[in-house]
Amino acid sequence: MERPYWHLGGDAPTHPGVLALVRRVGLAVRPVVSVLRRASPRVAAAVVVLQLLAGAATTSTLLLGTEVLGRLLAQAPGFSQPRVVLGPLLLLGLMLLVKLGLDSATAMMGAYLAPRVHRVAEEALFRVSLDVELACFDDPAFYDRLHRARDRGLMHLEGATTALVEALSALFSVGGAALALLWLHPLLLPLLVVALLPEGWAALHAARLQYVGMATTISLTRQAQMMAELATQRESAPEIRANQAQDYILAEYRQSAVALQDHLVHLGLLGAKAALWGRLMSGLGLVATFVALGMMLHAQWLGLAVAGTAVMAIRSASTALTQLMVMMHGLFEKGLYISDYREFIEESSSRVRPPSGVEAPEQPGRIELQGVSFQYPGQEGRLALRDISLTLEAGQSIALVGENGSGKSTLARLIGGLYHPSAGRIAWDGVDVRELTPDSVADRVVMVLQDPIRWPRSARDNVRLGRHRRVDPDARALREAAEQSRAHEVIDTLPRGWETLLSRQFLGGQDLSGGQWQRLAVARGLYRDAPLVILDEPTAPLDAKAEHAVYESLRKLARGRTVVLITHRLASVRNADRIYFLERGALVEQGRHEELMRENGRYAELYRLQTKLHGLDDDSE
Ligand SMILES: Nc1ncnc2c1ncn2[C@@H]1O[C@H](COP(=O)(O)OP(=O)(O)OP(=O)(O)O)[C@@H](O)[C@H]1O
Repeated sequence: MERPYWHLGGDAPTHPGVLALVRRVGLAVRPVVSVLRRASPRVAAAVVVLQLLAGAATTSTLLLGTEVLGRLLAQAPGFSQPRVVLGPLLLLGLMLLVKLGLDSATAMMGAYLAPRVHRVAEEALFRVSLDVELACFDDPAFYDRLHRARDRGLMHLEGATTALVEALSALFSVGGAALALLWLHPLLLPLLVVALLPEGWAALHAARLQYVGMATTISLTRQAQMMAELATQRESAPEIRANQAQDYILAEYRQSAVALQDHLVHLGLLGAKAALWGRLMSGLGLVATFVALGMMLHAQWLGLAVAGTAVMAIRSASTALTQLMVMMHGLFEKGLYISDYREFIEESSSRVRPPSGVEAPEQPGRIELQGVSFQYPGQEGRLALRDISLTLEAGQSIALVGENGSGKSTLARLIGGLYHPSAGRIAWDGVDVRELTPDSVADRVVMVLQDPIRWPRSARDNVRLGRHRRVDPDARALREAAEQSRAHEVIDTLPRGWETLLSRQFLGGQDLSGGQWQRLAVARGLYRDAPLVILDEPTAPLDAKAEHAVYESLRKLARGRTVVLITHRLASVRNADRIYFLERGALVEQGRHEELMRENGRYAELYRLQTKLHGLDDDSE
C-alpha cells in the first residue's frame, strides 16, 4: 500500500541499539557536512579548529587550577607567600579569558553558518526542482518527496548545523577534561568513565525513547499540519466555506492534534522519568567518585590538589556530556527529516536532463511524430496516448479536438518538447528531439495554457516573464504585445498601471479576473515571440466578448508561426489547416473541417451537437 504523505519512518526498530542511534545521527550529520563544504568550507574548518583550541584551553585551565590549588594547599594553614600563587593564578585567568573568547567566536561562526546552510540547501532544492523533467511532477512519489524535503528537510538542516556545532563543542570539552585527568594521574581516566557512565546510560535511554516515539510524532504532526494549512490558506478558503466544510476540517485537525498531544504527553512523562533516573544515577556516580577519590587519597596515589581538580574536571565533563546528549537528541530527530531532503536531491539529480545535444533549428520547418505513445509515471498499463503519427509543417495551424481526457493536452506538451514519448519518436527537421538541447527546444516554443500561471509580480513582470532576457529598452515590444492582446485595456484599469502588483496576498496588491489574467497570458506569449505556438484552451474561462477579443489577438500571434490549438469550441477550429480528433489517446479522424464534416464521423457529430446547443446555424458543409 502507498504510504500517506504524513507517514514517515514507520520502519524504526522498537529497541534500537547504540549503533542504530549513531547511524541516525549520521543521517543528520552527513548532509549538513556536505552542505557546509559548499556553503562556507573555510568558516566550517575554522569552527573545528576553534573548538579544538577551546578543548585544549579546558585542559590547560584544569591543569593550571591544579597548580594554583597545590600552591595554596602547600601554604596551609597560613597564607604567607601569596606571590607564589600569583603567577599561575594570572595564567589561569588569562586562559579562562581565552576560552571565553574561543567559545564566543565559535558561537558567532555557528550563527554565521546556519542561515548559509539553509540558503545553499534551499537553492540546491530549487535548482533540481526547476531542472527535472516535467514528467516528475506527474509522479506522486516525486511530488511527495519534494514537499517533505521542502517543508521539513530544509528547516531541520539549519537547526542541525547549530546542533552539530554545539555537539562538537561539548565533545571537545569532555575530551579536554579527559586529557587533563590523564595528565594528572592515569587512574583518573577510568574514574571519569565510571562517573559519566550512569548519566550516559540515562541519556541514551532517553534518546532511545525519543527515537522510538519519533515516527509517530512526525506522522501526527504532519497530519495536523495538513489540516492547519487547509484552514489558513487563501486558495482553500472559498471552497471550504462554499462546501460548509469548516467543522469537518476542524474535526480532522482535532483528531490528529489530540492524538499528537496525548502522544507528546506520554513521551514527556517517560522522558521525565528517565531524567529522574538519570539524576539519581548521576548522584550515585558522584558518590562513587568521591569514594574512589578518598581511597586514592588514602593510598597516597594522589594529592589533595589533584583530587580537587579531578572533582572539577568530572563536573565540567558531566555538564558537557549532558549538553552533548541534548544535541544528539536534536540530531536524531532532525536526521529523519534531513534524510528526506538528501534522498530527494539525490534522486532528482538523476532526473535532470543534461544540457547536451545539438541546437534546435531557429525556425523548425517540419515537426514529425512517428508512432508516439505516452504513459504518465505511475500509470502502468494506461497509455495517455497511443501510436500517434502526424506531421506539422512550418506556418501551418492545426487543431487538436476531442472529449475530456482524450489526450489533447498531453499531445500538445509532447509536441512542445515538455514530455518525451514512452514509445515512438518526435523529430524536428529530421532530428530526434531527445538529441536537441532542452533549452534550445524550449526557446522555440510559446505556450498559452488554459489556467496560466498568476505570477505574484507586477503587471509588467507578468508579461516580461515570457522572455525575461529579452532586450526591450524603451518597452516597445512590451507595449505592442499588450496592445495586440488587448491586455492594455486591463493595464489601464489598474491603480498603478504596469507597476501594479498582481497579488492580493501582499498589501497594495490587486487580483484580476480569469479573463484578465488570460489576456496577460496572451500578451506574455506575444512578447515571448517564438516560431511554434501552442494554445491549450486559451479562452476557456472567458465570456463571449473576451473570447472573441482573445481569438483576435491569437490570430495576430499565429501570423507566420506554426500553431497547435486545443479547444472545445469547434467553431474556432474551422479555419485550421488540419484538425485531429482524438479519442482515448488515439487519433481517430483527421482532415480539414469540410472533409471531416463530409466524413460524418465523430467530429461532425460533435460539431452539430455544439451548433445545436449554441443555437447557431449549421452552415458548415
Ligand atoms: N499528470 C497526469 N498524471 C496521470 N495521468 C494524467 C495526467 N494528466 C492527464 N492524465 C491522464 O491522461 C489522459 C489524457 O489527459 P489530457 O489532459 O491530455 O486530456 P485532454 O484531452 O487534454 O483533456 P481535457 O479536455 O479535459 O483538458 C487522461 O486520461 C488523464 O486522466
